Amino acid sequence: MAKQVKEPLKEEDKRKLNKANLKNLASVLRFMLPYKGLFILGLVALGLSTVTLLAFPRLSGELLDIANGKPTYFQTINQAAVALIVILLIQAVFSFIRVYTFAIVNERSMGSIRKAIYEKVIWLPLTFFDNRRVGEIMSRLTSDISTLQDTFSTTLAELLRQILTLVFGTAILFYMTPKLAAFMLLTFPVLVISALIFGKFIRKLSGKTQDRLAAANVIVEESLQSIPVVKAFTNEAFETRRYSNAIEESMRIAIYTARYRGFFISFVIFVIFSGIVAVGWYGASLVQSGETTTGELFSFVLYTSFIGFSIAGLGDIYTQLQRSIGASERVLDILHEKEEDTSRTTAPPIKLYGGIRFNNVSFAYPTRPDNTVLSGLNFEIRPGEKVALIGRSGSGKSTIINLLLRFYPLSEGTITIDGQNIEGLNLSAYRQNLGIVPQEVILFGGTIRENIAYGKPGATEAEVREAARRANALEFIERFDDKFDTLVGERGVKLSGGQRQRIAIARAILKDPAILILDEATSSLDAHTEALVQEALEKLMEGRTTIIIAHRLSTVKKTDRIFVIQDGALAETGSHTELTQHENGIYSTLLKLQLQ
Ligand SMILES: Nc1ncnc2c1ncn2[C@@H]1O[C@H](COP(=O)(O)OP(=O)(O)OP(=O)(O)O)[C@@H](O)[C@H]1O
Repeated sequence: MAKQVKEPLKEEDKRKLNKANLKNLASVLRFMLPYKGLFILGLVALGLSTVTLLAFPRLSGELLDIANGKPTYFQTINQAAVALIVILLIQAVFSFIRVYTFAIVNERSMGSIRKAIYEKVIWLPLTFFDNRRVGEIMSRLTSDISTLQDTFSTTLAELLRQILTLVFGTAILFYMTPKLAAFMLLTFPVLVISALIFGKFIRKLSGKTQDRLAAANVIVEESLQSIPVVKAFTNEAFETRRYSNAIEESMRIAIYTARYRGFFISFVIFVIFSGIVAVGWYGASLVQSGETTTGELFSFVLYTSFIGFSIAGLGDIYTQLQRSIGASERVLDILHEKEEDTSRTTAPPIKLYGGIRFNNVSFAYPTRPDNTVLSGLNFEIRPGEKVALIGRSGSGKSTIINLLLRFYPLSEGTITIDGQNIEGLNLSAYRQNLGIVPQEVILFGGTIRENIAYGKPGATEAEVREAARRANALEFIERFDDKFDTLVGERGVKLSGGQRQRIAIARAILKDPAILILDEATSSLDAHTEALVQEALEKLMEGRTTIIIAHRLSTVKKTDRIFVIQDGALAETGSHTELTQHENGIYSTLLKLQLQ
């Protein structure tokens, strides 16, 4: 917790500790329910260790009183010292139980939240990801959970400990030295509250300085990241001026803040110590008049410092609670997201043959509802047919694939496969029938074997090997020292583009889908690798309905039909030979401009 409380709370993290917000925090607490027994044990240990420790100041005072010949509970110094050690030992045992049980509860429940969020997120539809950056989701899983973890492991325990110290400590003071306690109660709270208010004002000012500094840092980041642009426009002097203005401003605010900070620090030192002098003066006069013993005065000072630390700690706890309410809100937002309807239910496999029909399909992405990408698109692909999608960049080719994969709901129209509306089919069972070889193949950071088997989890060694062979990948895999156990590196960086493509083909072969989607790579490979990849792809396409987003003439020529997409609709269809006969047709034009 210590590292967290030092940072000022960001404006967006500030939350009121009202009923609704605390309810949010409590509903995250439900992840702790399975461990409530342990948690209660921890709480009891915490309570006992706090209360036990509260005997410490009194017994320390007792030491002095015995020395002065005014014992209350014990006769000798030795007895009192032994009692003190026993108290400390008991306290140590309770503390251990508290820390250990809280850690177990905390780690387990936070682990459950992490797993729940990840499981939730991975099942969410693509629309969710269109609206959020990956970094944002990552921070839900990392920093927000850490904040909650801090709260549940430390803050709640601290809160309880400090409240107990405050209540019991004050009660003991009033029982032991009522006059002195009353005198202190009249002075200290006033001092503490005024220091708190002043402190808040100073923190606000420091926050402003930080903001200014952050703004100045943005200038550094922006300009250094686009250094070629700065130089090309000869704007070095301009950027220097911009940065120096920003720094001047942050310096001005920092110095302005320093004036108040200086005043604050001297105020706190003066006022707090004056308070101590006042109480000390009154305490000493009580000792002088024989109303209080030296030991009681000593105990009083110790109790007061315990209570003082508790009050000071409450401010940090408040900040941390605000922070964790923000975190719990964001975590709950994700946990309450609507999932894809049928995705998680298990359903018997569906066997499709791959006769695809788009009936009057219109579509706009949910994030940009005004931008109609497809409007009234109609086409039919027979089972086993190979079709190339051609069109200018942004014409909607990938969108057609996205809709076929049911990544987004249609705005209008239907897509049927073998006569069945795809929206009526169980999502997972349906997607089992589709295989995709993407343009940019990104592998997972495991072994080659794991990456191929991704197409069919649980595939046998022989199946993986056969898929690799048919994908023309076996030859290069065998050349690696570790063969199928070769690690591909994060995102597959240790393999070349052509090798990654063949792994992706092997993966698709293993999946054995009825419908195959190929997003042809735009980057070209060397002639030999290209031939190997092409050959593997042809084997993969055999007997499957294939839709290719094609970028090469050689690929397009081999397909049965070409669909030219323009303005979200089908502009031309036909084979390469048919379409090239229209001299001024869209295909002929594209052919001249793009494909060759
Ligand atoms: N996730 C998305 N959210 C919002 N709009 C999108 C999204 N993906 C694509 N679009 C928009 O939909 C239109 C069609 O894009 P699409 O990716 O289907 O084109 P494309 O023909 O595949 O292009 P390219 O050949 O450049 O890949 C574009 O105007 C694009 O800006």
